[in-house]
Amino acid sequence: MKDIGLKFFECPLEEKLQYACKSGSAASEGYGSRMLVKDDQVLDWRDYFDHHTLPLSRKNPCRWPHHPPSYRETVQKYSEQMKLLAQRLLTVISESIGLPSSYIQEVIGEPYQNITISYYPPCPQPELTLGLQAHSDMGAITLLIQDEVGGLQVLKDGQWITVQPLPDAIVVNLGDQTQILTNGAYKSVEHRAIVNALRARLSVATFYDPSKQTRICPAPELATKDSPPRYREVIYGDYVSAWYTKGPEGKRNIDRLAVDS
Ligand SMILES: O=C(O)CCC(=O)C(=O)O
Ligand SMILES: [Fe+2]
Repeated sequence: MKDIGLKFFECPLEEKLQYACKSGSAASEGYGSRMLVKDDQVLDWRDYFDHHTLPLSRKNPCRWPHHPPSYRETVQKYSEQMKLLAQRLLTVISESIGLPSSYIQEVIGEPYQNITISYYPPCPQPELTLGLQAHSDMGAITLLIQDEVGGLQVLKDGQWITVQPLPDAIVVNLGDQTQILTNGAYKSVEHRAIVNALRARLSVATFYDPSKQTRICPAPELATKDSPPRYREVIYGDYVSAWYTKGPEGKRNIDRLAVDS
């Protein structure tokens, strides 16, 4: 995936623009260069290509790059493997807190999977900007691979910690819906990407999310008298719309659903 991604981003701009995603529409498929659509926001120092891979009704490989020739098949195979891994991890998470093994997967129902390749060009003044602003992923679980350059940081105890790139490692980032479903037993991770002056960086994030109609609330088995629900119920599509309208600003979207907020 990293190889084909790099080959695409190294193409001339005119070629990349043939796959440009629709402007003005959040999370549309294709090549783009900003995460948010509002004009008054600081833009991320990032190019990306977003692929809609699941459910199959959303998948249209004609919209994916044609070069290198192995591009589409690679994305297809990777999508299948990442789906299996995400499901395995959600099973383990459910079991680890006493829920039936398929609990989270059943709530999510038919998964929505997007694969986003991010390319962060070298930045002459890296201290003035970010590759990707601080956020938590809005869905259930994200599986991320990165090249050896490094730049992903996670917020821990108020400090930004760089996730050292390891060859062949997959970084598991839990998303906000997993935090809600587990009533806070698992927390989504606040993260960002920094850039550097010398080297371009590439990462591939595979998001595994509910459909827009899905109702998400803390699992009733976990929200008891002694430990009441900590989050209000939300329809996932409403959560996504709010995220895109207001911006991520760290974890403010999930914080707004907290019962004591
Ligand atoms: O490039 C990275 O390491 C982070 C990407 C990311 O967080 C995202 O696409 O949501
Ligand atoms: Fe992210």
